[in-house]
Amino acid sequence: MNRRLLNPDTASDLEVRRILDDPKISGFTMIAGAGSGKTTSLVKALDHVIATRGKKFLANRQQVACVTYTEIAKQEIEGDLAHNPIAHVATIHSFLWTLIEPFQLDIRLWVQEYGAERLAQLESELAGLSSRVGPKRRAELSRSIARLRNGLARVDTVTRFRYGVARSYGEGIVGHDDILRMVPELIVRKPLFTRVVSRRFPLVFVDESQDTFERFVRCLRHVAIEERDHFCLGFFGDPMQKIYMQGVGDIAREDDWEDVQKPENFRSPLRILDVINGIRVDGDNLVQVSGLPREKQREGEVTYFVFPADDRRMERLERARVWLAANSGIGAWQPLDGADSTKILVITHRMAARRLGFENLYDAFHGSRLSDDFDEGRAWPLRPFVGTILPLAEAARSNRAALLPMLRRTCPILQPEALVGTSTHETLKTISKGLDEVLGVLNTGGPDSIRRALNVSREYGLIELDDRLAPFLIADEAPGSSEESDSLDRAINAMMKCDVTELNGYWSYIGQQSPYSTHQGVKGAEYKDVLVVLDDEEGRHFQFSYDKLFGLRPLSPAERARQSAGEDTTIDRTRRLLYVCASRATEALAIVLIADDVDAAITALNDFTATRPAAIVTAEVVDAWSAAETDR
Ligand SMILES: Nc1ncnc2c1ncn2[C@@H]1O[C@H](COP(=O)(O)OP(=O)(O)OP(=O)(O)O)[C@@H](O)[C@H]1O
Repeated sequence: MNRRLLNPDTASDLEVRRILDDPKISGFTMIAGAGSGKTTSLVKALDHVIATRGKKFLANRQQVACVTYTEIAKQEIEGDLAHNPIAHVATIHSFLWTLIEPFQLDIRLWVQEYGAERLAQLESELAGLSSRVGPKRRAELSRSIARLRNGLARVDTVTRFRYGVARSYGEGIVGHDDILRMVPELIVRKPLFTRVVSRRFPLVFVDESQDTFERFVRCLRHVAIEERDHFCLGFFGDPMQKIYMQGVGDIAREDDWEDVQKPENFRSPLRILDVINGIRVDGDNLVQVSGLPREKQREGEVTYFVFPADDRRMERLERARVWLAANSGIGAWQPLDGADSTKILVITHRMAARRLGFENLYDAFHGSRLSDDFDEGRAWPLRPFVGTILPLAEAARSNRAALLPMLRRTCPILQPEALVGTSTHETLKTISKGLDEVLGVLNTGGPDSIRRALNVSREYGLIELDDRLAPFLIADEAPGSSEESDSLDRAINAMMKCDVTELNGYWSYIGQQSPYSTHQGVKGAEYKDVLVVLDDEEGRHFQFSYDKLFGLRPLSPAERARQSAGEDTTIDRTRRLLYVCASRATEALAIVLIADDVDAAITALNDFTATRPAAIVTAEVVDAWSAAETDR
C-alpha cells in the first residue's frame, strides 16, 4: 500500500489537477520549502494522469515521465504508484537513454562528430602545454588521445551502442557525460527528437528541479515551447535545497506556465521548523508554517553540542548519542522496532569510512577518477564483490536457499553453455569448495586479501572477471606500483592490497544499512532522529565550511568579492546544506559543531539560536555525564 497517496489533498494538489486537465497550459512549477509535500504532490499528479489518461496512454504506447535525481527516489516513487507501467519513473541519465537508444544511427553519428571534436581539443591541449608541465600530465594526455583515437577507429565495427559509466567508443559504450551532452543537443537541434519526446511522453515531471542539470532543463523547456499543444512540463523543487554545483537552482517560468504555491511544512515538528526557518532567514527568508492540524502538531526536540576539534571527536560523538537517548525529554533517540533509528550525517564519506572501518579502501579510490563511483557503490573494480562475492557470502552464511538461484545467475561455470558435456555434480562440488575457500578469506582477511579473494573466486569459476582487473591479480607484477603510474592503476593496486574485511563496513554503508550518510546523500529522505555533524576539518571539503557559515573563519578575499557581487559563496552553499540536513528529522534533531575555538563557537550558536533559545551541551558536560554513568 502506498503511503504518499494516503495523505489528504491540499489546495496545491487540486490546482495541479486543474492544470493537468487544461490542454492550454504547457508547464508549471511547484517551488516550495522542505517537507512541504512536493514529492507527495508529484505522486498525486502522476496518479491523476494514470486515472484520467491511463487507458489512452496504454493504447497509444505513451507514458507519463517522472525524472528523479537518485535511484532511491525513483524506487520510492515507483513503490508509491504500485509500479504502474503508465508512469515511467527514471533518473535523468536513464530517461535520456530511453529516448535515444532506438536511434542507433544518430548515436553513431554523434559519437563520430563529438569524438573528433574532443580529439582535436586534446591534441591542441597537448601541443600547447608549456615546458613547465611535468611528464606525468603529458603521458596522461597522450594516453587519453591514443585511447580516443583507437576507439574512434573502431566505431564503424560497433553493432549496437550501450550506455555505461565511462565512455569506451571502440566497445560501443557511451558514457554518463556523453548522454547528458548528446541527447539534449539532439532534442534541441532536431525537430524529430523534439517530437519523439512529446509523442512518447506527453507529460514530464521533474523532481528536485533545483539540482537538475541546466542542459536538461533547457531541452525540456524547448519541447514545452515547440510542442505546446501536445506536452506539459512540471518542475518540483526548492532552490534552498540546491547542493550540487551543476544544478540549475531557480526555474524561470514561460508566460503560459503556472506557479503552484505550497506554503506548509508537514514533516518538521515545531521546534525543528523554527530551526529550519531560522537557517532560511539569511537565504531567501521563506517562512513555513506547520501544515498539520493543531492536534497533530508535535513540539519535537533540538539539541546543540559544541566539541573541540581534537582527536576524541569520534568518541564524543558516540557519547553524545548515548547522552541524547538518556536525556531526551520526549523519549527520542531510541531504537525503533529493535533497529537503530538515528541517522548520523557527516560531511564527507571519509568520516563514515573511518567509523565503519574502510578507510584504506576509501583512500585507495579517493584521488582517482573513480572516487564518486566509490562513494556511490558503483566503482567497477569493486563490482565482483558488490555484485557477486559479498551477496554470495551473505547467502552462504544466513540464507542458503538463496544461494543456488544466485549462483545460476552469476556463476560462469553454471551457465547452460558451460554445463554442456560436464558433470553438474562435479561442477557443484567445485563451486561449493570455492565458496568455502572464499568465505575463509573473507573471514580471516589480512593484507592483500582483496586480491586473494578475487583470485580464489576466479580460480573456482565463481565470477566472470573483468579483463581490466586481470593484470592486477599477481601482486609482484601488478601495474600501478610507481608514483608515475596512472591514478586508476594506482587505485586498483591499492584496492587489491586492502584487507577484505574492510568491505563489510563499506557494504553496509552503500546498502544504507549503517546509521551514517553524508549531508548530500539524504536529500529527499526523512528519518526520526537526525544528528548532524558540522566538522570542517574532517570534511576537508573546499565547497562547504561550517566555520565560515557561523563566522568562525573569515571568507577569503576572492569569496568576499563574490559575495559583494551577489554570487554564490561557500556561506550560501553551506547554509543550503545545513537546511537540507536539519529538515530531515521528524522527531528530534541534534547539531554537533566541532570547533577549534569552542568559546567562539558557543557564542556563534547562541547568536544563531537567539530568537529560539536552546541548550548547548559541551564536551565537559558529556564527559562528566559519561564518567558518572560508568561509575554507577
Ligand atoms: N497533505 C499532507 N498531509 C499530511 N502529511 C503530508 C502531506 N503531504 C506530505 N505529507 C508528509 O510530509 C512529509 C514530507 O513530504 P514530501 O517528502 O512529499 O515533501 P517534500 O517537499 O518533497 O520534501 P523535501 O523537499 O524536504 O525532500 C512526508 O512524511 C509526507 O508523508
